Amino acid sequence: MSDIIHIKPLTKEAFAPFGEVLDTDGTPDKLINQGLCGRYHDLANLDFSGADARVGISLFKSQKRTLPYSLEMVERHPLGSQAFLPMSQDPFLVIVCPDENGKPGHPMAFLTSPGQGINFHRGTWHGVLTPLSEPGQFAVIDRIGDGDNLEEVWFDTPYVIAKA
Ligand SMILES: NC(=O)N[C@@H](O)C(=O)O
Ligand code: NI
Repeated sequence: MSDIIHIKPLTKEAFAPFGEVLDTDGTPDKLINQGLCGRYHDLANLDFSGADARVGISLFKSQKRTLPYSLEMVERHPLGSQAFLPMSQDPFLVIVCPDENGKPGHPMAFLTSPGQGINFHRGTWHGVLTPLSEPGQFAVIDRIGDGDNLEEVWFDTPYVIAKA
């Protein structure tokens, strides 16, 4: 039986080694549209490589998961970053692992605050999109292009992801 991973609140600091947290906390970088709109500018490090690679926006509509959640697999995208931007105010689960010599280390689980999005850096080990509410609709910004941009590791024994 693998460890139980307790979910922590997502913070920019804790997530920094893995990617960026996107939110509209605090003062916007710029007021636009006659002062009626705050622009929170250039929040994520979008990074894509490989011939003919380009950035794309896709929509994901995912079934929700329930807690405790059985984490059977993590993946990474060696050729590009991947951003999950929720199209609702529902918090969702974000799971990452440090890299240990090309393999995923011990998983960490975070719960987003309402409206927060995330961007995984290229090569970050992560759990797949994991909504906890439906309709589980997200805008996903990631790499479109040829080449193998998906590496999966299936755990011999799933980890249990649970509320703290
Ligand atoms: N496969 C796919 O497009 N999505 C995954 O990369 C994911 O992280 O959900
Ligand atoms: Ni992914």
